[in-house]
Amino acid sequence: MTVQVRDLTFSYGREPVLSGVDLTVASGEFVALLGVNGCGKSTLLKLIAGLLTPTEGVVLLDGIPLSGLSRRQIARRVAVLHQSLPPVPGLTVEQLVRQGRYPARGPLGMLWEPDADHHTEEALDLAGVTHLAGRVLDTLSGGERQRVRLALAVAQRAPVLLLDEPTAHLDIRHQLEVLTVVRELRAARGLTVIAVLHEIDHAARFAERIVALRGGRVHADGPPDRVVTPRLLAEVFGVAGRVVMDELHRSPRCLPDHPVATPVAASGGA
Ligand SMILES: Nc1ncnc2c1ncn2[C@@H]1O[C@H](COP(=O)(O)OP(=O)(O)OP(=O)(O)O)[C@@H](O)[C@H]1O
Repeated sequence: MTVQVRDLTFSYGREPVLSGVDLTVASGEFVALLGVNGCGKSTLLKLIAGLLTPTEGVVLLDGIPLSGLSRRQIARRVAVLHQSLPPVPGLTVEQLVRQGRYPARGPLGMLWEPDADHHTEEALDLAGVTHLAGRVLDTLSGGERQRVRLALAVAQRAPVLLLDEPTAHLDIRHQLEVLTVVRELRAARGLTVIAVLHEIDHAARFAERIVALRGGRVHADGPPDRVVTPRLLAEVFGVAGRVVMDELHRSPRCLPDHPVATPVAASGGA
């Protein structure tokens, strides 16, 4: 499913967080969104998921504006891995992940779904949390909760997968596992993936395209070996550093050195 963002502007208050953002992500593409804290990455994902309404501009899924789709229709098309889990006391991992199937069921979620067990088990397995199925959410570690968030998003089986910092709280092994699962899912199911990542090396290795935001706009957009440069480190992150090629994975790797300037977090000073 193709995601198109056209001339998108959004403000929470007076100052726009995003202004005039244009972005087209083709069906089956894996795009990493980069940028400094507070530059609007999560906001952009929320706008694509229809959780926020643009001040100006439009988001289209396969050419259909989000405004023409119901909440359930959007949820069948777009799954989101959020930065947090819903605070429902006493809820177990399995109960939560089963809820990921909600958009696939009938009106009010009342209709029986024959494959619900299979899809729930598959999502738990893919995210590596089958052993946590009976655990209550509040008792999980940060990394365990993170993988449950992935299971919840995967269970939805939507053609567009939006991931907001999917590797936060994870040790290095689990970071690689999660990104590998996402890459494999994308290949197996033809998913369109947009992931906010802070680890530039991971973005360069796992995504086929990098979009860097700065000042509320798209500052750089292209394949990792073209976008990840010392100039990007300086202009987007305010860091002096080198970039070398990892020949094994054929992807650029950053060697950040020191801060050089304060990068621009929101619009108005780009
Ligand atoms: N609900 C809200 N109300 C008001 N301002 C908000 C709200 N949510 C986010 N903001 C502000 O909008 C800006 C963009 O926030 P956003 O969460 O999209 O940034 P981000 O790039 O995802 O940041 P991070 O890398 O720190 O997660 C920030 O300045 C933030 O403080």
